[in-house]
Amino acid sequence: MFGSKGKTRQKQADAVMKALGSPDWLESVSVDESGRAVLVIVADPADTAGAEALRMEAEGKAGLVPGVESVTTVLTAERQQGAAPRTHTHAPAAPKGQPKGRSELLNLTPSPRRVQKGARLSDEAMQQGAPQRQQGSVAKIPGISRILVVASAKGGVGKSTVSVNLAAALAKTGMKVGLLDADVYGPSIPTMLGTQGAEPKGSKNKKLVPVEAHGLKTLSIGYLSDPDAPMIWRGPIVMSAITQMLNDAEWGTPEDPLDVLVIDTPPGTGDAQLTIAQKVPVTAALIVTTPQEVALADVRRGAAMFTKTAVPVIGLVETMSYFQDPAGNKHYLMGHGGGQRMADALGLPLLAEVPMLQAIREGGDKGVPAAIGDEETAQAFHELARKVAIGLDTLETKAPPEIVFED
Ligand SMILES: Nc1ncnc2c1ncn2[C@@H]1O[C@H](COP(=O)(O)OP(=O)(O)OP(=O)(O)O)[C@@H](O)[C@H]1O
Repeated sequence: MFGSKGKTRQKQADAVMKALGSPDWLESVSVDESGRAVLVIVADPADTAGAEALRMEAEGKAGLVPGVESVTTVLTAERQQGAAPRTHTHAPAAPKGQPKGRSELLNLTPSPRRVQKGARLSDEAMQQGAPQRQQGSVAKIPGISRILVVASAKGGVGKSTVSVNLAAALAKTGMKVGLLDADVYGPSIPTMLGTQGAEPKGSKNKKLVPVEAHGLKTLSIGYLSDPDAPMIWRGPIVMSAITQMLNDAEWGTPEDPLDVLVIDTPPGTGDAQLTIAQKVPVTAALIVTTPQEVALADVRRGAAMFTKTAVPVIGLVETMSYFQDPAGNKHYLMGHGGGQRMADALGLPLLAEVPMLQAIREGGDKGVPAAIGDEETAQAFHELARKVAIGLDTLETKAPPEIVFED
C-alpha cells in the first residue's frame, strides 16, 4: 500500500504513538516527508487548561522521536466518525467542499466574552455577537473555503509582516493557503515573498493564475501594475482590482478549495476597508496593533466597522511587543501591555505578542518569511497560526459569543 518512503513515515507515526503511550486522547498521528508530525488530540472543550497540558506533553514527547522535525497539534472535541486507524501517513480525507478534518474544535476564547471592570465599549462594539448582516449573506467564492482579513488602524504597524508570516505558518501546518495583497496603496507582499516582478499568467479559462511562493498562492496589485507609474486609487478602482483578484483567479476549485485566503488590507477604516468588509464573503478579521496606547480609539473604530458588517473579529495581534537581548532580557521599547489592555477593553482575545526581531525584518526584506523556519523566531507565528486555525473552525461550529460586563 505504501512505498518505502510511505513505510518510513508510517513507522515514524507508529513510533510517535508509542512514545506517547498510545493514550485514548490521541486520535491519530501522521508524519509527512519533511518530518512534520501532525497529532490529532481529542480533548474536553470545557477544560481548556487540560487541553493545553495535553498539547504540551504531546508536542514535547513527539519532538524527541528520531526523524520528527516539527510537531503540529490539532485539538478536537469529538472523535471523527469512522476514524479507524490510530496512525496514518496522510491527513484524513474530508468530504468534498468541507474544511478538512475535524467536526468541532475547542473554543480557546472564554465565552461569553468578559471585559475589564469599568471598561467602556462603544455601542458598535457592544453589537459584537449580534450581527446586523446575516453571516453568509455575501455569496461564497467557489474555490475558497474561508477568508481571513488582516487589518490595522494605522499604517506601518507590521500588518503585512503578520499577514505574510501567518499565511506561511498556516501553510506549514498542511493547509492550502492563499495570500491576497489588497493593500493597494503600498503593496509590500511581493517584496516580503521575494516575488517582485512576477507576472501572474492567464489560465485556459482566462483566469489569473496566482504566483506560488513558499507554499502559498499569492496575488498582489504589485504584480499587475507598473510600480513606477503614479496611480490614484479611488474606492471603485480599488474594489474592482480586489474583486478581480478574488473572483477571477484560480485560487482553488470547488472540489479542491483553498482552506483559507488571508487578505492583507490597507490600513485604517476608509472606503476600501469598508467595501471589503461589506462586499467580500469574509469569514473573520484579525486586528494588528503595536503596544502603544494611543491607538485604542482607532482600533475600536476598526473593530466596530467589522462588527457593523457582521464580520467576527477573532482577536488582536500585538507586534513589535518587545526586544529580547542576547542575555534573554525583554525590553519593552514601545510600552508594555498595551495590546492586552486593548484586547480586554474590546472583549477580544490577544492571540499573540510578536517580538521585535531583526530576523523578522530581514526575512521581510529578503523575501523569505521568518515563519518558514523552525527557529525560535518562527514560534510566535506558529502559535498564532494554531490559534487562528482553531478560531476559524470554532466560528463555523459555534454561535458568536456574547459580551458581558462584570460588576
Ligand atoms: N516583529 C517585527 N520585528 C522587526 N521588524 C518588524 C516586525 N514587524 C514589522 N517589522 C518591520 O516594520 C516595517 C513595517 O512593517 P509592515 O510593512 O509589515 O507594516 P504595515 O503595517 O503592513 O505597513 P503599511 O501600512 O505600510 O502596509 C517593516 O520594515 C517590517 O520589516
